[in-house]
Amino acid sequence: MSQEIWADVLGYVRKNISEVEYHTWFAPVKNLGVQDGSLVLGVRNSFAQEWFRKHYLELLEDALRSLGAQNPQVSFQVLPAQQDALLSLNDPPPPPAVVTAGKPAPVIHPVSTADNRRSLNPKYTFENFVVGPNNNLAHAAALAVAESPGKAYNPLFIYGDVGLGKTHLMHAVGHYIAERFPEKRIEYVSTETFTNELINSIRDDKTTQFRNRYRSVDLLLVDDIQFVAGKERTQEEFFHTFNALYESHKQIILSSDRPPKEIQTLEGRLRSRFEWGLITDIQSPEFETRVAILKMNAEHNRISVPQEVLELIARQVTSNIRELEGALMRVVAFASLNNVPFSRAVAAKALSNIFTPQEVKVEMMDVLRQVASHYNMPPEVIRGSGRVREVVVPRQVAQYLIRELTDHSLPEIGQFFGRDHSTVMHAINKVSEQMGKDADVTEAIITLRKRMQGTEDDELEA
Ligand SMILES: Nc1ncnc2c1ncn2[C@@H]1O[C@H](COP(=O)(O)OP(=O)(O)OP(=O)(O)O)[C@@H](O)[C@H]1O
Repeated sequence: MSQEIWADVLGYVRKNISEVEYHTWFAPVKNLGVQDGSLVLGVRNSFAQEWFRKHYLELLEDALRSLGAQNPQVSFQVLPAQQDALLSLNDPPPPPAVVTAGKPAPVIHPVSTADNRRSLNPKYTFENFVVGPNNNLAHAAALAVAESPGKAYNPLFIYGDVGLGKTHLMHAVGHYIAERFPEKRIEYVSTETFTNELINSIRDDKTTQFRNRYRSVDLLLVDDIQFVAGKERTQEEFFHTFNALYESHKQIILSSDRPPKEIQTLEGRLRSRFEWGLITDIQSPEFETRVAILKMNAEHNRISVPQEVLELIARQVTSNIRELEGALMRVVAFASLNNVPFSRAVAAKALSNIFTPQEVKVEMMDVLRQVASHYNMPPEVIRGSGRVREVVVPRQVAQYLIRELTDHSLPEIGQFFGRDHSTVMHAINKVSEQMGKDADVTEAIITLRKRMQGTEDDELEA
């Protein structure tokens, strides 16, 4: 994960200094990780060390601050000569990085050794794809295509909003086919690249090479096909590429942010071809799927993050998986740069620049669980029909807090407890009356409210 922190720091630095300075000073730096909250950077010699201390320390601290470090610390170590030599031979400067907002700049992914998957991201495999109700149809279709390319559905058209896994699924098919049929030619291209290459080939009088290249592949993956809209020459060229591949039973997979019929100014003959195979969509993931994706991500990066922290993040970011992963990265960076353990409070703090505390979403079941653990009794008992005081008080407290911390209406809360809304209203009035008078109830409400708003830990307040 410290690689990601470093990538973000470099992204920040690069925006604030000239390209020449960046390449002279920052490209050769080796990230040695985060130790005791300090980012340790390996530099070539003591001159560079001095130079960094004098000229770039503040900039680096600002970069860390932008990632949430409250007391940013950077230290430098002179690399042993051999490591330095190895570094310059083997380690190209890390890719320009990617800070939080919006769609990140394209990251240069490590090149796979297998020749036929040069353009595939090694992370985007079926094993790394979490299947949920939002994407199970697209996943099943992609798997069917991977198993019988050119036969199952051709073309496969996957559409959905930004950052929901369309590219990931396309690449997964590519990896699967590459593994089983190493001789097959696989080409992944964004519509933008396809268009640019076409323009260049026309300019350089190399259209024949361009055509041969795209018409001789076994699997063609084209991302963001909605961008062909309005580009007549690209549509024309793509039409012929499509026909050539289709007729020779080569598989085509297309992704788009909308279904073919909603792509404006798309020629009818292309639209109908896009509809020949199977059109499938990916929706925003549900809460459970989001938590599972975060869990897989944390495991992938070999970091252990408590379930409740994953749940808090999953509640904050609901629609875009790229942002979901970015939020996890932010929490991890924040915890390691401030040298504190992962907790709900730390996570809420790390995300507070992006989400104001009021936006911390709490669900009915969370409140019930927290109340149950406070009173040391099972949640089902609180929701059950028992009428003894030991159960009635926690039930009223839970109903009061749900009303305060969630957007649910009285009838919805009533339904959750198997009661009607007037019972809930009575519970809320009762607790309101007891606030400030009954010490136990007051203490319970204050403690639980703090815990659920993510402010119970004051380890970062000092
Ligand atoms: N179901 C999933 N399981 C695990 N990771 C996922 C899943 N869906 C998406 N991701 C991850 O989310 C990130 C964004 O996915 P991807 O780039 O495939 O989205 P996209 O739909 O192609 O977005 P865009 O429209 O911006 O191109 C990637 O890092 C990807 O690995």
